[in-house]
Amino acid sequence: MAPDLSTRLTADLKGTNIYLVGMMGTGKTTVGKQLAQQLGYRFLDTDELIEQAAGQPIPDIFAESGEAGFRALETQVLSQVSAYTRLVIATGGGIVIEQMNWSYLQYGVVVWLDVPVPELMNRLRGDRSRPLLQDTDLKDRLETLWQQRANRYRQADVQVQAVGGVGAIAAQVLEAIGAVVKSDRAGVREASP
Ligand SMILES: Nc1ncnc2c1ncn2[C@@H]1O[C@H](COP(=O)(O)OP(=O)(O)O)[C@@H](O)[C@H]1O
Ligand SMILES: O=C(O)C1=C[C@@H](OP(=O)(O)O)[C@@H](O)[C@H](O)C1
Ligand SMILES: [Mg+2]
Repeated sequence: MAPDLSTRLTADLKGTNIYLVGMMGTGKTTVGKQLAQQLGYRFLDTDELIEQAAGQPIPDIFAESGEAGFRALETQVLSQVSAYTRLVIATGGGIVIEQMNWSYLQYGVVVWLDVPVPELMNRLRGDRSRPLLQDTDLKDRLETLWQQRANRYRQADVQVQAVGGVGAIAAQVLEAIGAVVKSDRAGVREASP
C-alpha cells in the first residue's frame, strides 16, 4: 500500500486495534510485525506475552499446566492488551475457541489470515514450538483443528488469503481493513441527520 494510503488508514482507524486470527502457521506473527510498521502501530504477540507472564516457554506451560492453564493465561493477556490502543496483535490460533475472548476481540478489527492446510503443512513440518502439533500426524491434527475452528474464524471482520509474499499479504490486509473502515464511515454518515 502506498505510504499516503497507509497514513490515511491510520487516521481513519483512530487508534482501533487490529487483531490477527487464524490457524497456526498462517503468518499472524510474521505479517503482524509488518502491518504494525506500516500503520505506525505497536506490535504485540499474545504468545510472547503469555511466555513472559508465565516465565516459561509455551511447551513448558502445556506440559506443566495443560492446555487449560495455557488458555486461562491467554484470556488474561488478551484482556490486558485490549485496554490499549494503536496495537497490531498477533493472537494464537486457538484464541477464537473461548467465547469470552470475543468480548475483547470485538473492540478491534478482527482479521482472519486464511491458508489451506497443505500450505500450513509445508510451513509447520518439523516445528517443535507448538505443543498441539507434536507426536501426532500433522495433516490429521491440522484438519481436526480446522474443523473445530473454521466457524469461529468466519466471525472475523475481514478474511485474507494469506498465501504468497509477506509484503503482498500485508498490503491485502491493509486494503481489506480500509474497506471495512470506509463502510463504517458510510454507516455513520447515513445515520447522521
Ligand atoms: N507468507 C508466507 N509464506 C511462506 N512462509 C510463511 C509466510 N508467512 C509465514 N511463514 C512461515 O510460516 C511459519 C509460521 O509463521 P508465523 O508467523 O509464526 O505464523 P503464526 O503466528 O500464524 O503461527 C514461519 O516459519 C514463517 O516464517
Ligand atoms: O492453535 C493453537 O491452539 C495454538 C497456536 C499457537 O500460536 P500460533 O497460532 O501463533 O502458532 C500457540 O498459541 C499455541 O501453541 C496454541
Ligand atoms: Mg504466532
